[in-house]
Amino acid sequence: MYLSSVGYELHRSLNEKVQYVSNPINAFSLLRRTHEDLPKWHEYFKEAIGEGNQSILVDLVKMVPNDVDMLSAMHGIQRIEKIYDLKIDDLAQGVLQGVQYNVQLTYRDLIAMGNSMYQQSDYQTAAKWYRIACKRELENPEQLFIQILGDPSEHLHRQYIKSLFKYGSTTSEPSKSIEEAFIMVQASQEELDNIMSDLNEPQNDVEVEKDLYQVKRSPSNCELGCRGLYRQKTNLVCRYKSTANTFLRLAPLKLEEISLDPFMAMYHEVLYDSEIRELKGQSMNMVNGYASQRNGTEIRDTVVRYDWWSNTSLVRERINQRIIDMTGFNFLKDEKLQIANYGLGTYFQPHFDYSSDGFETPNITTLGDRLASILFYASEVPQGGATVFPEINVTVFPQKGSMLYWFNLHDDGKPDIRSLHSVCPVLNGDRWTLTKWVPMFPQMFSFPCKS
Ligand SMILES: O=C(O)CCC(=O)C(=O)O
Ligand SMILES: [Fe+2]
Repeated sequence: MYLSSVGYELHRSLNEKVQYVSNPINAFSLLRRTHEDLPKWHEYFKEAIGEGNQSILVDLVKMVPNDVDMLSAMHGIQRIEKIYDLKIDDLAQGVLQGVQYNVQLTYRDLIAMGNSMYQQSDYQTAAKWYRIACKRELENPEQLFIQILGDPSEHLHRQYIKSLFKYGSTTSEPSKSIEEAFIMVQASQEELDNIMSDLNEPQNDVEVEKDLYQVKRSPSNCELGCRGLYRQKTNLVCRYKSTANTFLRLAPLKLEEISLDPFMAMYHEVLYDSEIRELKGQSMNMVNGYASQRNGTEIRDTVVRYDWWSNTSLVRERINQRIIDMTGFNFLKDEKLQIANYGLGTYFQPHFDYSSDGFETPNITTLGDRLASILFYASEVPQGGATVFPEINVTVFPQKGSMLYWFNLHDDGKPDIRSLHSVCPVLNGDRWTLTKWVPMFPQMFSFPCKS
């Protein structure tokens, strides 16, 4: 009954499971349920039927996502809401950029998001989440689960009122509203119910909604890129590339120009499904990559999961050889590649791939800095997940099997700041990539300085 109340079907194939968690609403809801609700169900059953009779649940409870996982998921939802400018009402109903999915966030999911925003002192956004939770409460009081999961209703009402006042105090007279808020949230249950029924009056609710959504932040250039709002470049062509070497003469490749200055291009249909299956098979020990890697003190948002494909394999060597044939770059064909996977709301903040950006220290003493980056898209991403170059207003949406490459350095080896790039959060999908960085020194003779 519980699972059907949250729309969960038990019997799914692996593909269906991946598809299920590719939707951020499902992924978040599942994570929150297992983090917050499952231990409560465990307690309930322990009392009702005794611990010995529920070994499956005991094992499950040991594996529930921890606080950090929960925080990452909340940040993921927060990020997609902000970067894609999604209306929280839509997000709660399962609408992502105009696409309606057959899922919605639950009452308790909405409260968890409100609480998270409140803790971050973003009272405007907190009030938006709480407002929708209050509406949901009126539609579906969830009486059935209150005994087991607790009744958050009073907490929700007090938090909603506090957020509204605290937000109000930032837009109008500061101190008065805050004092009023504190008096109101300490009100008796009866007074609280009166305030709530006032707030829930349709005409008042419309006013509140207008108020909450009236102040908007202007989007950063990167955010515009993520939303696909840069002006299309018009002087670019798609062509078959067949002249550079014997390989290309025999097997011309579809090349799409992405930018002429600096030069960036994308090859299509150059990574095959069988290779993608193999690369996913190599990704059993993925580790978290974090935002703000250089600052150990702040909360480290998980941005990506990655692993190095370092096992020698025929497929890896074939891909390495293909890169050499396609690009003319020089490197050893048995070099490792990086496999990355971006799930719920994960992203990569704007950065440069060259070493002075300091994200990672490539082996620059022997091989030189990262001259170019080669990125294979190993999955379709139905929504979001673009690679954005905000300095040159270029957005590239992933296309499964395609390879994008760009230069990070000028001909003379100096950093080219136009190579600044970021990965937009995945809105809906499971984003896989395979990356190779091209070191500079081995290219000395194939890519000599022009001057
Ligand atoms: O996945 C992408 O689109 C880019 C990844 C990236 O920038 C990196 O790994 O350095
Ligand atoms: Fe990068």
